[in-house]
Amino acid sequence: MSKQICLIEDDEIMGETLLVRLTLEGFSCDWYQRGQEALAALKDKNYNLVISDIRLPDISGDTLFRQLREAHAAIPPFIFITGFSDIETAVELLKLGAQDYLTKPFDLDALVEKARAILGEAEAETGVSLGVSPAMRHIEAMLPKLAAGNTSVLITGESGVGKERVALALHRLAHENRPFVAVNCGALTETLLEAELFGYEKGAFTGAQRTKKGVFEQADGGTLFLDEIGDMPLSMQIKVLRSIQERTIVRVGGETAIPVNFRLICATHRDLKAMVEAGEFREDLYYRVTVISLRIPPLRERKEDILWMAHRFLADLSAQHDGEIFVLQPSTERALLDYRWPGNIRELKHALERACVLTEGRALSPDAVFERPARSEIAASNKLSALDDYLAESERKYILDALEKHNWQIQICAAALGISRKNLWQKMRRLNISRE
Ligand SMILES: Nc1ncnc2c1ncn2[C@@H]1O[C@H](COP(=O)(O)OP(=O)(O)OP(=O)(O)O)[C@@H](O)[C@H]1O
Repeated sequence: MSKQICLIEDDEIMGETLLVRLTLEGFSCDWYQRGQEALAALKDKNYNLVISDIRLPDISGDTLFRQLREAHAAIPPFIFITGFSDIETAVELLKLGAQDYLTKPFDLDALVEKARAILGEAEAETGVSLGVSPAMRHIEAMLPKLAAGNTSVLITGESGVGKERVALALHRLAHENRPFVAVNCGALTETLLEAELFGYEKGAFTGAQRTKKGVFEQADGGTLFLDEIGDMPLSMQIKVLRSIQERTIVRVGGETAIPVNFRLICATHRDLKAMVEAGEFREDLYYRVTVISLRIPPLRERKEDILWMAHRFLADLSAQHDGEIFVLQPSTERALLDYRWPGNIRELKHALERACVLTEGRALSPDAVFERPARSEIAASNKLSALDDYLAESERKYILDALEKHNWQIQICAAALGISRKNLWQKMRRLNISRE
């Protein structure tokens, strides 16, 4: 059954836009324009999430929230929509237990991401949660099909994009209670790698005081994850190929062929095809391991996942910090979206972990998240041509002047500029315009 959302918004255009979008996203949504009506409905119906404006014609969103809290022990999670002047109220509401807030003008995608993150929607579909971007949803949708077979899978992508995470998700779908054994082929010397992969018999070499099973044997019945397979020396590649083909291994110093049975998942950040052409990777092994190939795009190519992921990490971090609820300032959200994330999800996770430890308040500022200001990075990475630069700056200035002139009233300003509200919001976001 779809999740039930209670939407409280008095503005016709905004309410209707949100209703249409949330319904399109598959939520079941009831829209109320007055606080009292919503309060009555909330007492009667079990909603999974409330999205509420703070300013309403009768009782305000915060009064509604406080009344509900006083009357009920358990209330649904709340996301508040606030104008710039209500941010303090929104922060107060977070202290009282509201889940999150968004300041106008906001991006509809951001709201949907927040809603999905809070409702744990992505997990509901496949039991794993890799992201909300079309690319990651596509991968998620493929996993159950891949889990049903026993084909080798190669996962490619830059460092930190979540390759091991995807491997683990596939493993869980296929063999929930069987072993998942991972080995990083790039981290070991050739001799150590051989012992790690195939194990050894007692006395095989100095220091081999007892027989040890290698990862091929340890993964029996489950999944063997060969990470950074592109870094495996050529001499080892032939031994690995033989084991995969024959489904047997011989321990170092041993003679007996031991049968092994596992699903093979490999990962690499390198271009294996180019390595084959350069003679650095065996062609026969290449075809063996790339029966199915999944490319995980870098985070900068799936920006929808940035805030979704950030909110998940913040929820975990909040739980680790005695329930202190961390949120992102609107300017921090923008900075996260603008940054290129060369270290991908790992970098995002570490940046937020550091920010939660070092920050004074609960609303994380851009400076808390980025060690150095993100702006210079953005400028360096997105270097525009001189003409583009000039046009963007002129457009920015023109829109800023119009906003000032119309007292930041989006609807009036959009009408004066001859564009839609949505278009104006998009431009404001692209050109980094906010009232702060
Ligand atoms: N969907 C996700 N949800 C939450 N955390 C994630 C997700 N994907 C990745 N991470 C986290 O990001 C970090 C990097 O993920 P992972 O190790 O899977 O990346 P990788 O591509 O295998 O990296 P490397 O190439 O460096 O081995 C880990 O801390 C992991 O827990």
